[in-house]
Amino acid sequence: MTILDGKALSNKIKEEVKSEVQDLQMKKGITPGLAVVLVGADPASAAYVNMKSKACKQAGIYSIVHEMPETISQDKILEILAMMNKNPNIDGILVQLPLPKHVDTTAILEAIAPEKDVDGFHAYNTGRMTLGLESFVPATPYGVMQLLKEYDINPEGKNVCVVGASNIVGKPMSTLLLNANATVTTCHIYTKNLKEHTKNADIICVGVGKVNLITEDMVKEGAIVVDIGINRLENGKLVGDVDFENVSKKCSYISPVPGGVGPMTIAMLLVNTIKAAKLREERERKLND
Ligand SMILES: Nc1nc(=O)c2c([nH]1)NC[C@@H]1CN(c3ccc(C(=O)N[C@@H](CCC(=O)O)C(=O)O)cc3)C=[N+]21
Repeated sequence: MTILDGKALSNKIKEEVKSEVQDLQMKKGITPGLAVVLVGADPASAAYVNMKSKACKQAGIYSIVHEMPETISQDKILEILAMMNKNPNIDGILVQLPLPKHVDTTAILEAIAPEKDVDGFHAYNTGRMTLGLESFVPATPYGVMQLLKEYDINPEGKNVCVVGASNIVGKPMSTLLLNANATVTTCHIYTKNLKEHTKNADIICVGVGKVNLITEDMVKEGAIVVDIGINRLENGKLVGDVDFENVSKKCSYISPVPGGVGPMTIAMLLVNTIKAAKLREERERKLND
């Protein structure tokens, strides 16, 4: 059994991003910039946002966090996004999810300029990604694809079971795997017999938020298991959706939590941010020609 070491790969990618940022500064005179919008005071969200800013700083990416109270109106958030869309120092905009209940998440995500949508959550980028066209790809499933690649795991022709069908993880995960020529089964809360599907899979990608959802009896011998779940136990310990101790004995590769997909998410956000900066520079150059 081999551990899919997302921590190690993310460090490698972050180093590459850092040197690319230096290159962009030297050769093109631009500094990539990321704006993060944080609404409310959820400690988990605040912690993620901190990790993102820290990673930006280490890579030489300019970042600002725009914090807003829980009670802020949807219109006010839209107003701030409109300003960020126009701000030439901001290449990427990320609205930390989840948003408070009174806010329409789709309306907010659709208000981000598609060329600054480094989360890849806008319908424009979702559509382009689905068509296999150049687009921003959501950082978590993008990170999973990079992690598989690093270990020479090619999903082509494999039976892949994606468990979870959220707009930010499961759906884009299934799309990327389908585009990589996998035979994809997407399972969700309405799935009748989950085990029937997971047991048949060469690769299982699970991101649901349920402790021990995937147990060893649900996994084929030698399968590859990617754990995208995040669960905080009462004792403060962070675990995924997979019963790691028992499942790891049965599979060929498994990603741990922590140290698996999580760090890859941050690394791919940085990759998307410098991509946005490069695209901006190209657009500006064309205009000046
Ligand atoms: N607009 C938006 N974009 C996101 O990408 C987004 C979001 N909203 N909302 C919340 C989720 C969650 N997310 C994670 C990022 C890093 C780790 C990560 O680095 N985890 C570490 C552990 C960190 C710890 O110890 O808490 C690990 O798994 O090793 C996890 C989860 C990004 N998200």
